[in-house]
Amino acid sequence: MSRAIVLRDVSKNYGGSPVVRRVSLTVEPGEFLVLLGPSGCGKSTVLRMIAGLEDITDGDLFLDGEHANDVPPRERDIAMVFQNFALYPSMTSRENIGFPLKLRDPSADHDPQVEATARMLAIEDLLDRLPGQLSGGERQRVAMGRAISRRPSVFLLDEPLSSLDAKLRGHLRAEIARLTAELGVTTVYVTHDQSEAMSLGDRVAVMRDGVLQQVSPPQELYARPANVFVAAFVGTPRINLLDAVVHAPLDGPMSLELGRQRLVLPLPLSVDHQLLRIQQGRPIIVGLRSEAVRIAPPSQARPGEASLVGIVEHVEYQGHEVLVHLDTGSRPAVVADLEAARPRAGGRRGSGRRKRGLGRIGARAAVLGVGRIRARAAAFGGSRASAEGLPAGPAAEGRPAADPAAGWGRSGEPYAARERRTAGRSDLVLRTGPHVRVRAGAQVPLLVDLAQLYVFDHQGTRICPAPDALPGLDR
Ligand SMILES: Nc1ncnc2c1ncn2[C@@H]1O[C@H](COP(=O)(O)OP(=O)(O)OP(=O)(O)O)[C@@H](O)[C@H]1O
Repeated sequence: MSRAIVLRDVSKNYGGSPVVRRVSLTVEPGEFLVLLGPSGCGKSTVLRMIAGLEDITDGDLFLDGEHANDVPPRERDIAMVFQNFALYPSMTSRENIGFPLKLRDPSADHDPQVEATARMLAIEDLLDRLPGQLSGGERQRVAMGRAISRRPSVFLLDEPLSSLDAKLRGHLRAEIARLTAELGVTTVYVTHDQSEAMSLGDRVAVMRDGVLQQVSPPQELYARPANVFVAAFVGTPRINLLDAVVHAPLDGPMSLELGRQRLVLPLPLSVDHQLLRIQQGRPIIVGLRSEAVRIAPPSQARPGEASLVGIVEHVEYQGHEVLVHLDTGSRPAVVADLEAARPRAGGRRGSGRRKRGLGRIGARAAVLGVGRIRARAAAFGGSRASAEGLPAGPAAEGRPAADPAAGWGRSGEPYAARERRTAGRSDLVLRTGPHVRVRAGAQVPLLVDLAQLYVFDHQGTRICPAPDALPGLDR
């Protein structure tokens, strides 16, 4: 049996500080829902409130339609597995897995059920070993066995794989997917790892700073992120996010100004692109996934593609594909909470409580030398490069300038001054086939597929493609 879980406007405060803010969420019976977000955003707290291990400060929890805020944990028929799930060290795997069954009925023979559970997890050979004789992955499997042996109706997993190495993680990930599907049990899985979330979840709920940002199937999360935070949190390599300004003259083509270059929007303007006109002069963020840009001259442009040029900074061969890091003279947008949220290369995160904040950006920052900036600006046809970097000065053409010292705050916050990442010169990463031959330092022509253009407004909300709910929009 599996159960429905409903959270309605659920909040949690610790000592007066809110850590979960009015979360409303429905998990259908048998569904696999992943809670995804950076360290410290409140994912585990939500899970612990469902399990009954934390009181709910405000709002309601329903299990199968019944109000459950005050139902004691042991009466919820919920099993939970943590990152470092403790097994009883003096009990064999068989005894550990059978322990919850024994608690329920001390006199019955639980061996058949323990062995059936062990078969599901392929750990029959480990049943007579003590935890000290098991590897980390084997221990975690026994821990899962202990959690599922009594066939709970809800399975809660809190980063169960994060202490394991990458290969084992991938393997156990597939096993968890198979196991929960086989059991048909409602599962809520917490992780900060977007690839884990995207590969496991029927739906993924993205949280930031205690607030639910979006709940969608993985494909939709990737294709139609509700805001710039979600766009940047899902997908590898991370979406390219560039500060931009809409340029919409009455007598010429509409374009998006990206530093010293412009993306000219193709005519006839699509409905989504027409709607950008109202952003004229306002700072926006342009989002381009790495697959939206290719290396090719303007003569090869397909309908809907716009040209840019870039200088190759770095080429990353990945076997089946190549990531080309480019400097296009634009300004990467900084999204608060993201830098600490997703280690870019293989790093393991520590406790969110220790690692929150944007301090690392400042620590990494290094300002480009003015001479080098001038040289680069010249490559893009610019002549007025300043120590600020490469962006064009829109104010010089009578338009309000994007605040060069500003970053993008949490949704609802205005355009707030933040530390700016300046360490890397590359502002755009594109993904291409393994046979491309480009060298660092070369200037290359680029074509951008504007059907894959994302635009986010000054509060980080996606405005292109326009939200489906836009009233009166004939799409
Ligand atoms: N018992 C507690 N007392 C006070 N503050 C707490 C307590 N438990 C959690 N917090 C705080 O609540 C916030 C959310 O914590 P939570 O563990 O839910 O985040 P998380 O998204 O699961 O992060 P992580 O992945 O790092 O565990 C954090 O700022 C944390 O410091």
